[in-house]
Formats: sequence, structure tokens, C-alpha cells
Amino acid sequence: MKVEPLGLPGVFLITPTAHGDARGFFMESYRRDVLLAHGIDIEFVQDNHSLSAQKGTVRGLHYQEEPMAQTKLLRVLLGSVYDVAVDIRRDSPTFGKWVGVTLSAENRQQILIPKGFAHGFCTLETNTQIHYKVDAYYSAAHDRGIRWNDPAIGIDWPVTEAEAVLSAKDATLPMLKNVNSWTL
Ligand SMILES: Cc1cn([C@H]2C[C@H](O)[C@@H](COP(=O)(O)OP(=O)(O)O[C@H]3O[C@@H](C)C(=O)[C@@H](O)[C@H]3O)O2)c(=O)[nH]c1=O
Repeated sequence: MKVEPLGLPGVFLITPTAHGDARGFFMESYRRDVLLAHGIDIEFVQDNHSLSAQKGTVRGLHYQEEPMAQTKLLRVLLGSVYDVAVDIRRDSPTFGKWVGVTLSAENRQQILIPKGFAHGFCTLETNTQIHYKVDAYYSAAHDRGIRWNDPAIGIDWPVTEAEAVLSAKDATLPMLKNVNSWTL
């Protein structure tokens, strides 16, 4: 299992080792000790699984406010996504900066997104399923979001505004400059 920094502090790209044979493959998809060896000490408490039926589905940009902020460890079970993490820590030298990576069932790579980051993804194929671990429970009261295509962030998404498939909630999320209620 390879763990590499991914452009912003605390964001990592994880590449498990797959053992292929005539039946298919086997891989360890999560090793606490490997993450610990890279100084990543996280106690995951919840696993999530979602299906996005249509290609071009955009979910995000989401985060939970303190004290329910979440670290996320995400991978793709079926299909592929362009996955993005945005630094939303106001006191960070990289505030407002983003990093993106393509994760797929084929490349089996994972992204680790720390607390203090907003997260979103765009599906690159129909029927894409993702799985992710989080280290704080879901709390609707702490659930927050920022508009996926906020020009001030400027994410280079693989879809246009006309192509993106969004939830009603995500389509009306505030721009980063108008988010003033967080406690990150
Ligand atoms: C995230 C979440 C949602 N739900 C419920 C709330 C709602 O009724 C339904 C769908 O929720 P959402 O529309 O927020 O689902 P979704 O848009 O997939 O939200 C997810 O997006 C990605 C980008 C993330 O980073 C995740 O942390 C999460 O925010 O599922 C839970 O019960 N537990 C959870 O942990």
C-alpha cells in the first residue's frame, strides 16, 4: 500500500497493492498501521456507500462543522469519479486551493481528505458507486456545503454547468465568500 501526499497539506493518495490471480484479485483496502506510519492517526466510526446513476453527477462541495468535522477516506467500487478536496481553513496558507484526482474501480486508488476541507466529486461513468469511511458521525445539524462551481475556487470539473446532475440542495449552496457560519 502506497501513501503519497497529494498537493495540499494532509491530503493523501493511497494506492493499495492488488494480488491478481486466475479468480480475480485480492487487496487490503484499509490498514490502520500503514496510515499510522505516515503520521495519520484516525479512528473511523462510520462507513458510507453511494450510487450515482448518471454520468456527470456532481455531489458536493460538502463538509461538517466542528465539533462534527470529518476526515474522509474514499474509494470507488464501480465506475470512476473526479474527486476534489478544497482547503476551507481560513487561517491556512492554502485557503481556497483545491486538488483533484481521478479515482476508479480500475485504479483502486483512494483519497484521504482531512478535517477542514470541503469535498466533492463528479462521476465519469454511469452507475458509479463509492465507499468511504469517516471519523465522526453524520450530523444533519452540522452538514454544510459550498457551491461546486464557485468561480473563486475555480475547480476544473470535467462537466459544464449545463451537464452537471445535482441535488436541489447542492444547486443552491452558497459561494465560499458568503459562508460565514463555520467554526473550522
Ligand atoms: C452524508 C449522509 C447522508 N445521510 C442522508 C441524508 C439525506 O437524506 C440522504 C442524502 O444525503 P446527501 O444528499 O447529503 O448525500 P451526498 O450528496 O452523497 O453527501 C455526501 O457527499 C459527499 C461529496 C461527501 O463528501 C459526503 O460527506 C456527503 O456529504 O442521506 C445520512 O443518513 N448519513 C450520512 O452520513
